[in-house]
Parts: sequence; C-alpha cells; structure tokens
Amino acid sequence: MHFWKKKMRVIRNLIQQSCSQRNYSSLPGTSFKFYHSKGNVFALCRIRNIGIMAHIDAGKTTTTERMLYYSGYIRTLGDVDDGDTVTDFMVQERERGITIQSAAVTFDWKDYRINLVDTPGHVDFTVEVERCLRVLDGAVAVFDASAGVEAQTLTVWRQADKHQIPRICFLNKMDKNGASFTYAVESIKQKLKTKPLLLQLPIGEAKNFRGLVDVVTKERIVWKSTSGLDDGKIFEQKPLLEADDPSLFQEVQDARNTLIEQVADLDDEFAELVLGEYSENFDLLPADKLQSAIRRVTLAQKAVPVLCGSALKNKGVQPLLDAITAYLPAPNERSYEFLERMSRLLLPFADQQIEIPSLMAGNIALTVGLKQSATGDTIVSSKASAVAAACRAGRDAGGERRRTSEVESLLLAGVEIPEPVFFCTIEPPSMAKQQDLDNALNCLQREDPSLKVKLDPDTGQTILCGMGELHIEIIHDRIKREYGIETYLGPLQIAYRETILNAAQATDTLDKTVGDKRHFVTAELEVRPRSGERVTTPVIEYAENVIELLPKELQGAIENGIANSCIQGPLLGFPVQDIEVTVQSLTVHPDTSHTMISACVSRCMQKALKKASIQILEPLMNLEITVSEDHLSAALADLAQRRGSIQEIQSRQDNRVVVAAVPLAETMGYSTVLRSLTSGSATFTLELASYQALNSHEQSALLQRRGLV
Ligand SMILES: Nc1nc2c(ncn2[C@@H]2O[C@H](COP(=O)(O)OP(=O)(O)OP(=O)(O)O)[C@@H](O)[C@H]2O)c(=O)[nH]1
Repeated sequence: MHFWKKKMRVIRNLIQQSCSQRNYSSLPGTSFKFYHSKGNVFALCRIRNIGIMAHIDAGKTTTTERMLYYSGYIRTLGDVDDGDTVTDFMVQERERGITIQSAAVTFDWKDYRINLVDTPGHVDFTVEVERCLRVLDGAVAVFDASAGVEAQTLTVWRQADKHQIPRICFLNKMDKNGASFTYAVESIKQKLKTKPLLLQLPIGEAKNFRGLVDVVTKERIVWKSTSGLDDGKIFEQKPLLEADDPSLFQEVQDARNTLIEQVADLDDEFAELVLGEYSENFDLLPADKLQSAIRRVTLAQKAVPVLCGSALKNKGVQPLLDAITAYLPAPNERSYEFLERMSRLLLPFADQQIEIPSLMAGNIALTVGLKQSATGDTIVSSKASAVAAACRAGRDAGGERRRTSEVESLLLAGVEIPEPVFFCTIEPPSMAKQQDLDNALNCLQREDPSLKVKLDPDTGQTILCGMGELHIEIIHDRIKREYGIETYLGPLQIAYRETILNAAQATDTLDKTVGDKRHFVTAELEVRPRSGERVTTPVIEYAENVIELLPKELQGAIENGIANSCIQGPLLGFPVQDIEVTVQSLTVHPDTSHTMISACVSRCMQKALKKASIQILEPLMNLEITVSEDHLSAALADLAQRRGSIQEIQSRQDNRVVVAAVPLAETMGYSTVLRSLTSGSATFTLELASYQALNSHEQSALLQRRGLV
C-alpha cells in the first residue's frame, strides 16, 4: 500500500465553483393524509429503517425532533426541556426529560422514506434498545461532542455490533462549552475500536460553531438566521475557496486525502480507481465515486462515517439526513429473506398510528391483538408459511426434521436480557385488585422482558425484579397511570446470589406408594465450588458406574431436580451459582415417575448445599462519574465510604471521569447524594460488572438484618 499512499499526497486545487442556497421548508406532506396518498409505494432501495442511539442526554430526542421539523412533518420545534417533543410522548418521559420507551416515527426526506426509532440512553432501559436494534437496518450514534464516548455508548455500540448494524456517528452539541471535534473523534477511535471516516469538519467550536465543511464535496455549509427566526431551515452551501479561509482550506484538503487513503485501504474497487484514473490528481476524483465507496465500507462495517452539528442550535441536521440516505443500507441490502402477512397493520408516528392495508417487506409497522407474543418473538402467519418462505428463499425443505430446522433458521435473533439486580414486593390496594395487577404486570412484562415478576413461595407476595431504581419507579408509575391501579412497593432490595465454599456429599431416599405404584429412589450427590468463569447453572457430571447403567430418559429428570434446587439457595433463597455436581449413585424402582426422581434429587441437593457452607455474593457495579475538578475530591471521599474501589481517573476536557467499582448495595439513592455534593454538576452511569463475595462481617450483618442469626 505504500506506493499509492505516497501518490495520495499529490494534491491539486481544482474546485468547481458554484453556489447554491437551499431551503428545505417546502417539502411536501404535513399530515397523515400524505401517508394515505403515498401509502408505502417507496421502492425498497429508498427505505431506511434507522435507530438513533447514544448515552443518556447526548441529544437523540432533540436531533429526531429537528429531523421531523426539516422534513416538514411538524410545524413547530419541540424541546426536551419543555417536555413537548414528539417521540418522548410518555408522561414519565416528558416529566423527566428522558427517553424510556423507543418511539417510532415515519417521515420522508427528499425521495426517501425514513422509519426512525429513538431509543433510550439510560442504562436501566438497555433491553429496550436491544429490542429495537434487532429490527433495524442502520443506526445513528449520537455523541455529546464535549464528552466523546461515554459508558452507555459502549453498551449500545456492542449491541449494534452483535446485530451487525452499519452506523453513522453524529457529534452533537458542537455549540457547547468544551466541545471538541478532535477529542470526540479520538475517543471513538480508542474506545469503540473502530475506524472513523471524517466526512465533515466543523467551522468553529463551542460558542463560535457556525457550520461545517463537507470533506467529500469540499463545500462549506453555514446556517443563516432569517428575519430573526433561527430554526436552521436556511443555510448556504458553496464550494470552499482558498481565499475564503486559507488554513481551513488546507485542513479540508488534508482531511479529504486522508479520507481517500482510508477508504482505498478498505475497498479494493476504490483503490483500483484511485490508483488508475486518478493517480495523478486526486482532486479530480468525483464526489459520487468517493461516496459510493464510503457507502460500501459503511455497509460492510469496516468503518464509520463521522458527522457533526448542534441539534439544539439547529445546525447540521439536514446533512445528517442526507448521510442517512447516502450511507446507511436499504432493507434489501440486509439479509431479511422473507415476508409474512399480518391481520391489522398500523404505521407508527410516535403515539399516533394510521391503519394501512398492506406493507412491503423492509418496512417497520405495528400490529395489534396478539395476545401470546412477547418482545423477542418472530411472528409468522403459520408454520407452513414459514416453511414456504424458506423454500422461496431457495432452500431445500426436505423431510419433516429438515423442515423444523428451516423454520428455526428463519427466526430473527432474540433479545439478550440482562439479569435484574433489584427487587421489591408490590401490593395492590385491596385483594379485589390483585387480578387487575396481575394482568397489568403480564402486559408490561411482555413488552419489557427485563422486568421479571415472581411469587414469593413463603409469603405469597408478588415480587418485581428490575434493572435499577429508576426502572422499578417507572413501572410503578405506569401501573398507576396506564392501568389505574395505585400499588404499594416494599423497600427496594438487592438481588444477591449464593454459592458454596466447600465440597460436600449427601444421600436421600424417597419411598412413596401412590395407588398401587411404589415410587422408590435413592440418590447420592457431591457438590463442589467451581472456580474460573462464572456459571449460573450447575455443571453436572455422572460417576462412571452411574452413567453406564443410566437410561437416557432419566437424565432429564435428574438434571431438572438439580436445577430446581439451585433456583432458591438454602441460606436466603437467592439463586445458587458457580457449582459443580457429581451424581455418585442412583437407585430407581422401575415404576418410579420422573417427578419423584426430580423431587428426590432436589431434596438431596438441598442437603448437600447446606453442608457445603453457603457464601452470599453481591452485585458489583461499574460506576463512571463525570465531575468537575472542583467537586472531584468530594465525590472521591464519598466513594470511599461506599466500599468503592477506584480504577482510573481520566481527564475529559474540563471534567474528570472517575471509573470505579462499587457494590450495588452502596448505590441506593446515589443520584440524590451526588447531586447535592456537586451542586448538580456531576453525572454518573452504573452497570452490572460481576458478583463478589461478601466478607464474613458483611454476611453476618445481612443475616442479622433478615433475622436469621
Ligand atoms: N448545548 C446543546 N445542548 C443540547 C443539544 N442537543 C440536545 N441538547 C440538550 O441536552 C439535553 C438532552 O437532550 P435529549 O435530546 O433529551 O437527549 P437524549 O439523548 O434524547 O436523552 P435520553 O433519551 O434521555 O437518553 C437537553 O437538555 C437538550 O436541550 C445541542 O446540540 N447542544
């Protein structure tokens, strides 16, 4: 590659000089009627199903709101801080100024239809992000340009990696004090381990941010205010001349050459073009050739285009929309190979919908009336139609066995659900309302699989398990507002785990006659702690003499018994993890049912676990605090009192970022404390890292609090 890299440095100044002024206010369609008339006539190649994702408060909702405004679908600009945006339509979202639930909106930009989903940034709602990503074709990652990559950006970035979603980065808040394009780009490179392609350079930063230069076309884009209205609709776009600003001109020349080098490195077709026809003069390389190559490398996820702007100050959003249509994939460029018909279809527009008669593959729509389905399911009209779709996709659907595997291969990726770390009891105002509460929780759970509901076997109380304080608070609030049930929550408790410290053995016998059948089982088991990687389900082995004689069908019953005994540990009833079990001997009378075998094995396991010294494990959280220098020492002193261990303190512009690990139990009400310690200037994120053993003093204190010693 050295040869052509040298050639890349030959720079010539050949700019076509033309000047144009754009006004996007005249786009068609201001009402739902437009959808009816246009319906879904868009060719697949002109549809973009896009998610917008980021760390909390990076500006996704504000950016979405601008997109709707410039595309002509809303007439006034909503503001997150005033609680009147289109996509944050839940009462809780408007009150708190945060996104909780993904909202889908459909609008048109130039000749493209964009189905856009605004996803939440708060770590408690990670599952909500995941359930959107799996149906999207591309995503815009929004960053606060003064903060670069933040903790939750990493999480959503990994989720998008998992679903292989091509992305564009939008460095928002370029107007903010401390905004730095270079810093943000560097953090994308370092932390996201990706190759940023700088398609724009900002003109000015922080309060001097006025516009940007398109590196691909070498055009300068500057926003104007018209008759006092600063809504960003009008901007001037014209070629950047050396005389305009010699140093910016040189910067753009260099950036374009670097971009050409980067893209040629990643795309052989483009490398050939550059080395052949344009080897002597790269300035002659037409923008559309460069754009096509950028599109190919973006779709192949070899690199990520980077754009910048300020959604709040109405700058940079129209070029972002252009980039979405230019660089992100159409549905037919992703591997969805079949389509199915639904009964009732609705096109979403945040909290409003319009009914449509049919839908082409590659669109996003809503359907109603499905009573059994839950988030993560793939819906088809029948098993037979899925097989037919598989056949149409050119596969051989031979025998029955083969057919089943074909159906399985058509399932979309499910949703990965993180483990809940908090729980509390929830009670209806009266027993008469219990059924209504159960129904409400059922519906909420189907929508949000990170919410778990279970029954306490001892007290019969309903238990809510969630991702964090905020998650449970919002669920509580939704039950009241959406289902009209005023519920009472018990104190928030930590979802601990149990494990064992020693190996232990136990034997148990079950001998029961039911009717004329005698059920007889004797089991002997050994349990041991398992070191190394964490395992949430027990690792089961069989002694040689057992496995030789054991009929295959009994194995399931034995393993069920072992697994059941680990759901509720013997000390505090929390799940047992990191253990190995050996079935040392097993005697079973021929008439014995599988249920009896499971019951005997389970009882034997409980005995063995009790003997093996139970150790309580507590959730350990990764904590990242962004705090100003003035308040750093107060935040650190407070952290020391919370059993926190500081891993790193980084500098981010004028702020310090403290990376620490802290037990979840020490983070109750942390947001209020941190706010008062830092006069509201600090922000933080928490994410489950692992489970760690409580020391003996903490464990006895916990048992004492629960009245067990
Ligand atoms: N200075 C500045 N502030 C902005 C910009 N964009 C958004 N904000 C502000 O940042 C805050 C968060 O904006 P949102 O649009 O709600 O961010 P979000 O990413 O949707 O937030 P969540 O959905 O809750 O994660 C609000 O106070 C906005 O007014 C920008 O370009 N510049």
